[in-house]
Amino acid sequence: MSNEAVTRIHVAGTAGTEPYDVLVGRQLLGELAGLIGEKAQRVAIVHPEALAETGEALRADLAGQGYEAVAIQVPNAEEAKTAEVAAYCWKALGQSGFTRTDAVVGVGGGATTDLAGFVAATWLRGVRWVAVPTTVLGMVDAAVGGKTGINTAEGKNLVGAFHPPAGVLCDLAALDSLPVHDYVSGLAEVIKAGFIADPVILDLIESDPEAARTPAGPHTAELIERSIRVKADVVSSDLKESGLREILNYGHTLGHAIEKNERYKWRHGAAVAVGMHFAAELGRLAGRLDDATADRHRTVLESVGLPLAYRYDQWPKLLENMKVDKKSRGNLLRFVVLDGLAKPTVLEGPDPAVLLAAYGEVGE
Ligand SMILES: NC(=O)c1ccc[n+]([C@@H]2O[C@H](COP(=O)([O-])OP(=O)(O)OC[C@H]3O[C@@H](n4cnc5c(N)ncnc54)[C@H](O)[C@@H]3O)[C@@H](O)[C@H]2O)c1
Ligand SMILES: O=C(O)C(=O)C[C@@H](O)[C@H](O)[C@H](O)COP(=O)(O)O
Ligand SMILES: [Zn+2]
Repeated sequence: MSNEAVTRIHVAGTAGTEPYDVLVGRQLLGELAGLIGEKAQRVAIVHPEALAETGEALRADLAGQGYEAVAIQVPNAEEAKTAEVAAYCWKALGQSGFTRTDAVVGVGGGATTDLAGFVAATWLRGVRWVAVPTTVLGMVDAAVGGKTGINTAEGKNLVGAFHPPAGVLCDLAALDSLPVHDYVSGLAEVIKAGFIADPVILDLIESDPEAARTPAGPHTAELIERSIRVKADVVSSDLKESGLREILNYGHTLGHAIEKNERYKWRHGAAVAVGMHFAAELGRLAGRLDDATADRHRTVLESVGLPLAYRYDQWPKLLENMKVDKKSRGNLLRFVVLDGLAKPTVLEGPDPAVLLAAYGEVGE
């Protein structure tokens, strides 16, 4: 796979939604107008502060093509995923006279595309949107699959909608300006895809972990494309998480609890890394996961600089936070664990003593 080629990964339409493609390559913005569609007269480009220039360049380009284009700047990172910022976007759409044939473009990391998709899902009960992810995490995970939403004080992503995009444009050149901390955070979801479905991803990272931390690494395009294929395959058969899609939540039960505990100041990928370490220990202690695969979580996550540990004294709060996880059913906690490499399964209602023992391996 070459960085120069454009790869097209298909996502099937399920549950009455339209199919779409995820494009990976460079200089893909020529594809944008086609995805916005012929019927749109107005386009809103939702972008974070960090991408003010990109947002304005896109707006000017679309205006030059005859659209009434507005740029909506939102805060960076999780500060954008709030009801207040969604309301600010709705106001901008209303003031621009947005109708059902108009379109939203989300340009940014996963926080921005989650918000932009949610705004598109809720405006007039649903308008077209296109995702232009600019982080590793956005490309391999957040922009694909139609989960859109915002956080509340009570928990992560508690308000949202399934609203697939009309297309996803992953321009690898965008990764060159990404701070290394954010680049590495995205590798947590790449590693997740490796453990739940495609172990070649783990082999590629382990072959040169230092190179995996930069967009200039020799396997960048392949790691991104393989991870997108894992996600595309899953959401193509289970958009609304009635079963299989839960495997994409590997590491997220504890991860989201940590994010809430940190008032969304931690990067999602960092929290998911700790959450996957916990899930591996839980799988091991529950008698599901072999030692070698459980230990591999520590080595591969650590090798790229992702965290493994969180504060031991926070366990009671984390346990409380996990109760509102979307996989919970009534009072039953449910965790994605592995029965072996690339064999994800769900562990329901584990013994509280086993949960605490697993956290004992993670807490510091
Ligand atoms: N919808 C889903 O299926 C799904 C899947 C995984 C994660 N998510 C969500 O994604 C979010 C995390 O996304 P993320 O890791 O991309 O973080 P992010 O969106 O918070 O972006 C990280 C930072 O990088 C900046 N940035 C983005 N692109 C840049 C670029 N090219 N150059 C310089 N700076 C840039 C952003 O403004 C932000 O400050 C979380 O809210 C998580 O819940 C959603
Ligand atoms: O797409 C999914 O499904 C996932 O679980 C992917 C996760 O990486 C992502 O963080 C997602 O937003 C979590 O969903 P949630 O339903 O647990 O909020
Ligand atoms: Zn995630």
